[in-house]
Amino acid sequence: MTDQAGRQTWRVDVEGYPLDLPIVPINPEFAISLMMVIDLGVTFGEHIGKELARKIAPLQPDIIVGPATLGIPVAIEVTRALGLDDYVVLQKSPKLHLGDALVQTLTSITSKGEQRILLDRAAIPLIEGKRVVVVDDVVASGSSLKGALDLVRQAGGNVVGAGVILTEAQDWRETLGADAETLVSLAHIPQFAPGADGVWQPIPGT
Ligand SMILES: O=P(O)(O)OC[C@H]1O[C@H](OP(=O)(O)OP(=O)(O)O)[C@H](O)[C@@H]1O
Repeated sequence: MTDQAGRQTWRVDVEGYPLDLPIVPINPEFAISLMMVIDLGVTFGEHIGKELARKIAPLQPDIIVGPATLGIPVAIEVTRALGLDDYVVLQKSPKLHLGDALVQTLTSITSKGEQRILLDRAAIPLIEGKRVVVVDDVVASGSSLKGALDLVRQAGGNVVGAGVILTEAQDWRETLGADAETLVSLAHIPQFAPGADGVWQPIPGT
């Protein structure tokens, strides 16, 4: 199948909500399927919030933490579905008030180069000594989620789990180590290599 831009797509069933994700080349030999959660509307947001909340509720979190950018709508929807109010965003842009923020560095699969994630010191009381679940849209290499988990622990949070809409391939298992055991997700996507006919094919084992 192709989308309106003529890109080959990959169908994934997100707990009963089918999505056709465009396959986007990273280089001529390797491609990923891309889910832009901010382009999928409020019905999808409500759906993933409810479904992740159902899996996260038994962990009895006090607070949900989400890394910018695409982890923000996930954190908001999961917080709403759990009946909580506050949530914490880990920022990526170095805003003026974040001069003395807690910091971790990371490299994600989709964004080029090294990034920093920052926790505003004013948000530490929402995390310190609290049961924390970190959520994001996708985990692939696991670098972003690991950075977020490290930052929460640096702030004194008791990480009781993590949740993503999609797991992508398997690299995140090694990166996250023991935290991979407590990760909940709604669906899985493989990564892609070109077939003989030039059509992208899922890489076996991803
Ligand atoms: O497991 P990883 O290899 O780290 O990849 C997953 C991360 O990549 C994307 O974020 P990105 O860095 O593109 O930033 P964005 O959310 O600001 O788009 C996505 O939102 C995850 O946070």
